[in-house]
Amino acid sequence: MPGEETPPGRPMHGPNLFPSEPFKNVVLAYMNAMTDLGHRLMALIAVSLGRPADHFHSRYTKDPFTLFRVFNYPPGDGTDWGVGEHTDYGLLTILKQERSGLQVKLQDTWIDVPVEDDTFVCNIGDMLDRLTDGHYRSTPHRVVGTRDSDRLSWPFFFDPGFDVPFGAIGLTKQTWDGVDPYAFEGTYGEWLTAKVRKVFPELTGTTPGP
Ligand SMILES: O=C(O)CCC(=O)C(=O)O
Ligand SMILES: [Fe+2]
Repeated sequence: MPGEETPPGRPMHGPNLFPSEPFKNVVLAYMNAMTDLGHRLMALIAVSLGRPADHFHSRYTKDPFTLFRVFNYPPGDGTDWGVGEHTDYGLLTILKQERSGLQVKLQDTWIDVPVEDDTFVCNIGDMLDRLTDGHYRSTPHRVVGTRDSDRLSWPFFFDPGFDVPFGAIGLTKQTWDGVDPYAFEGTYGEWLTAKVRKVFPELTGTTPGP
């Protein structure tokens, strides 16, 4: 949108380029519904850990950072990766998937995530793992390449506020990429930017770190 730019120091906060209506309204309504669901799931997770329902809301998700993606994986010869092994960065990923392809790693075994009507898959992110001392684990997952047709998926990321600070908690966790979410100190935005920079350097206007 002319005249609107990403505020300095706040990557991923720029204006969105929506296609024509009614797409924009549908997407915004979906994002609102997913944000409500994210708040409700976080309240249930707090209660499941013996905390008050507003435990995460009052500290981390009053103004959540949310991101919605629509992925189309084109068909290949079945040997390509859709997405390589990773864990998600924040709290919750609420995922709608059209067909199979997503796998999660349990110990050293990759398991196909079933596709069921009227359900969402919910992945736990690194920061929820950290905030629950590992009671909720951020599970490595990946997407295998499809062969005969496209695969659409709609991940909605519900994460801590961009400016929410995290202090060190004196624990460590080994991860798939060697970056330890338990040892990180800084804001959620700094954590997210560093992770995203490795995959999309052009989004953050910087070159990838080590
Ligand atoms: O497309 C999918 O099913 C999952 C995508 C994913 O893991 C991600 O966007 O973090
Ligand atoms: Fe993911």
